[in-house]
Amino acid sequence: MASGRVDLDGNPIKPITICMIGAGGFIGSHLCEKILAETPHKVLAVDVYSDKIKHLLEPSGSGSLPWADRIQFHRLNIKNDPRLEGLIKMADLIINLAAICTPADYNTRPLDTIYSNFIDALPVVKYCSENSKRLIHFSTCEIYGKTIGCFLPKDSPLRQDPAYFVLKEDASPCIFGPIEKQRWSYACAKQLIERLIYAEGAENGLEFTIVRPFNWIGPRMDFIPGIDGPSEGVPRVLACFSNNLLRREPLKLVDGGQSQRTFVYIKDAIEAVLLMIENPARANGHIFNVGNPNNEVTVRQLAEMMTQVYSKVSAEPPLDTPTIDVSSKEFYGEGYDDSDKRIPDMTIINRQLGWNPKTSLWDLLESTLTYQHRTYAEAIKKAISKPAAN
Ligand SMILES: NC(=O)c1ccc[n+]([C@@H]2O[C@H](COP(=O)([O-])OP(=O)(O)OC[C@H]3O[C@@H](n4cnc5c(N)ncnc54)[C@H](O)[C@@H]3O)[C@@H](O)[C@H]2O)c1
Ligand SMILES: O=c1ccn([C@@H]2O[C@H](COP(=O)(O)OP(=O)(O)O[C@H]3OC[C@@H](O)[C@H](O)[C@H]3O)[C@@H](O)[C@H]2O)c(=O)[nH]1
Repeated sequence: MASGRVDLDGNPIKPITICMIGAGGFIGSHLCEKILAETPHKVLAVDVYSDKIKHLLEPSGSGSLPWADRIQFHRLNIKNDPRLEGLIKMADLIINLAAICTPADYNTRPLDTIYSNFIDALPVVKYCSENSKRLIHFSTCEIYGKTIGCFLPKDSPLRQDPAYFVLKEDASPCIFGPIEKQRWSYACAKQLIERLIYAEGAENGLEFTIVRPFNWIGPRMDFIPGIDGPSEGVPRVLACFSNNLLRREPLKLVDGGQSQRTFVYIKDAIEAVLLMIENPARANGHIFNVGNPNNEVTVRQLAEMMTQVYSKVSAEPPLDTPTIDVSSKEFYGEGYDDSDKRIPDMTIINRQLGWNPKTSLWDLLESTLTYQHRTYAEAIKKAISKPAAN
């Protein structure tokens, strides 16, 4: 497994220690799994939660896990814990995933959103710069905001021209709505931390890579309200729609479900991150879009496809009315706004790392919804039957 591994230029890969902040989240859990199963690297996993990586920390039966000596979990909040700097000093590479990153929070908890995505990330950047540590920082495709094309007249033929909607790391502008549309608090905070990291690179020689994920989805994403998260919580769309399907409720389409997204399978995206980890000479100083331009759908089409796939994996027929429309004000509250369309340009990641996504939207939904059904269907049935029994 570990021996004989080489990078993209044929050089042997040396084992390193990675301090992964936010390791207990959706992306972190998949990245930990991949690193432990397929590489010789060590992980200092930092998070306030560990539920999603419990299977990597504790053996389910007797005996120990094969990677037991290569992962340590440090339960800490990077907001206010003096241990952070020491952990960064112990590592060769720091990966920062920690963030508030669910749209329902951006307009309702803008202060927490800005603090989490900018202020709390500052010491991480500072300690990396001061200690000459390499940093891979997770930003977002939301940095791009809206497309130029969406400001053209509805019937303009230029709307079909990729120059008006394909998002390029080194050329596209960042277009956010007005301040009262607090949705953009997240994108704006992420933009400023990107600029700070870039400036640390330019002025102080920080070795950095910035990742802009375009809607990575798969098992363990967010939570199912009332089962492993708050009943009133609003997760990202995959978990919202999964929750509706599991409870046999119509899927809620915000403002008609006209926004478009490209979805990439988490396992494909993690391959890209591993290439960045193990090919520093090719990844340093770059900002990478990581998405799947071939998996574009409107949110309405996503709802229809998830309904079909879920019916297949659960063997339950779809509802007669599988979707309902809801206004964004009703669903998210005041200050919500939306990205209209998100197609990643793949030139830079292709050129630097030769990475391409593989999994179709149908296939990734099939494996993800199989997981959702297996993980939650029984718990939902129990939760639904409880009030009736009381
Ligand atoms: N999933 C996506 O498609 C996507 C898209 C764009 C950007 N991103 C970015 O990728 C990163 C990871 O996203 P994710 O989907 O895994 O989200 P997630 O919410 O599942 O994971 C984030 C993790 O960070 C931890 N965390 C937050 N604040 C912390 C703090 N102060 N101290 C310690 N731990 C803290 C959380 O507990 C959580 O486990 C985020 O920066 C997010 O903005 C993700
Ligand atoms: O139940 C729902 C949930 C969501 N939606 C819509 O589905 C679309 C996607 O919503 P998501 O919750 O997945 O979040 P978005 O794609 O808007 O933003 C995400 O993008 C990248 C990351 O930085 C973050 O994880 C998040 O900001 C939006 O248009 C939203 O309005 C619904 O129509 N119904």
